[in-house]
Amino acid sequence: MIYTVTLNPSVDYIMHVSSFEIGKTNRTDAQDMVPGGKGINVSTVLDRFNTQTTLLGFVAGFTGRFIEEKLAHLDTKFITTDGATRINVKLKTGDETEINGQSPVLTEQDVAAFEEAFTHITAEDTVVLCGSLPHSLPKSYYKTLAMKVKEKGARVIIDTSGEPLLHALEAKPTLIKPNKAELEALYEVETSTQEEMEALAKRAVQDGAEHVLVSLGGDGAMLVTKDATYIAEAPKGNVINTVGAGDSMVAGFIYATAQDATPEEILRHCIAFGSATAFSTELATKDEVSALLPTITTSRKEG
Ligand SMILES: Nc1ncnc2c1ncn2[C@@H]1O[C@H](COP(=O)(O)OP(=O)(O)OP(=O)(O)O)[C@@H](O)[C@H]1O
Ligand SMILES: O=P(O)(O)OC[C@@]1(O)O[C@H](CO)[C@@H](O)[C@@H]1O
Repeated sequence: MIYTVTLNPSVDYIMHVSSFEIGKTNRTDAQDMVPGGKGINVSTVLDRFNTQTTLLGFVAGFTGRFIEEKLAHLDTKFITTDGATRINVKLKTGDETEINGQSPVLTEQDVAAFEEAFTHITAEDTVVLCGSLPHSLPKSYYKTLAMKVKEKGARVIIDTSGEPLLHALEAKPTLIKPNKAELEALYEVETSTQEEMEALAKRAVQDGAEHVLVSLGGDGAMLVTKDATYIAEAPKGNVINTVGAGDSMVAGFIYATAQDATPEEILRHCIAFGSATAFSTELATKDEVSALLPTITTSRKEG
């Protein structure tokens, strides 16, 4: 079983505004509302590849009900809390600007109800811990959850940033997926070359991650393991909406590893999943990924 955890889900309010001016009344050309949050996006993409997941996390209020309604086709086991799930604004003005809201406050009872699901994890399972932490939880909370998963002998994948990621590395996750800025922030180092970035990714491998997938937006991605570094460029295309591109890569990793793919094949899938999302109005579909896969090549560097 694959579990995705979204502790801080969202309704993503995507607003297309062709002429935007700060300090003025602006009007949209088009808008859309979709369930958001990184774990939810991973599950949505995997569902399109006939890969079943169970979705864990918290929902609240009218926005929480919207998320549950829209995800009725998936196996959601969210805990309902007081307050309202946040609305994250994704402003498309030619540039992409995001304003992400805050989580409702979680009580000890909410957290205990959520953690009950972790007692059912078995060694065959994969647990994907994604996104920001609600403020009411400690920065070490992903590490706490990751340790519970590892105690069961299951795999844990972590896509978060900053202090929560630093703590979580101690649980020796199968995969972390920082983007360039997140990897630099993790070690408080700026990089200006591919070699410097690779060195930081190797440091994350030494610190406990089995695979470090560094996503580089339009420049592609780098996959670093203890044995080698794999690099691939992203395909060129018309970028429409990159929200969830990183989450789609995580879905690509899970999908490819389930087929016992080589690291090169895994990276090709990660890029195809990510770029297919970047090139469409919403998350990647199977057809979009299949069209991109043959266009992606990888290179390998030892050590
Ligand atoms: N401009 C682009 N052109 C082609 N592919 C892109 C572009 N932007 C993103 N991608 C694809 O999506 C992947 C992930 O992108 P990115 O590094 O922006 O992730 P991220 O910062 O985690 O995104 P998010 O948090 O919005 O999910 C890239 O590795 C690439 O495959
Ligand atoms: O605020 P967080 O939890 O870091 O990120 C939340 C979020 O930006 O991530 C997804 C895209 O990756 C969106 O669906 C969602 O709005």
